[in-house]
Amino acid sequence: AAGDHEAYLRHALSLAQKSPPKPSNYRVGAVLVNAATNEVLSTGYTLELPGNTHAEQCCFEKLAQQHSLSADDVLPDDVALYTTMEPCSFRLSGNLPCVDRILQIGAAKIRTVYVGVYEPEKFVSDNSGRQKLQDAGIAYVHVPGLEKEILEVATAGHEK
Ligand SMILES: Nc1nc(=O)c(N)c(NC[C@H](O)[C@H](O)[C@H](O)COP(=O)(O)O)[nH]1
Ligand SMILES: [Zn+2]
Repeated sequence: AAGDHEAYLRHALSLAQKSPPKPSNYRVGAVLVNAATNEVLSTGYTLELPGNTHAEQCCFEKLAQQHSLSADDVLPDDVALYTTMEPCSFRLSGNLPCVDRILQIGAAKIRTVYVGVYEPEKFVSDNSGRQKLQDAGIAYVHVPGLEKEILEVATAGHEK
């Protein structure tokens, strides 16, 4: 139900607030949910794991670490990814974008991606993630209402 979507995004936003502010990225939170049971499978926030890690990336890596398997071996077949900011399609650092990580896991597992905001133009001006995910058969849903709060948290490390 729509109310649940906002609740999961608010959970993700509370995770984003744990991220150490940096001028070169956004503070993002993400939650992986078993859409059939509403069970939270994994959570993540930007820089949670060592290295220059993204929130979505941390969700997957934590899951894989817990089971010493790859995320796609562990996930059930009806997963929803909630992320406060849409998954990146390109990273200025050159690291693997999260859209590609989602595509590696595949549409048979991750059925829907729910995003709180689209990526602002600051670092990457034309995030192509939505198109790539939809082309792969993954539903992409913008959940409105939290934009202001999400962007305030996301850009806390940026010069004012
Ligand atoms: N969805 C999302 N989750 C994150 O956890 C995060 N930090 C970003 N940020 C997107 C932005 O485009 C990249 O942070 C910059 O392109 C710099 O790239 P790096 O992060 O240094 O690889 N986007
Ligand atoms: Zn990313």
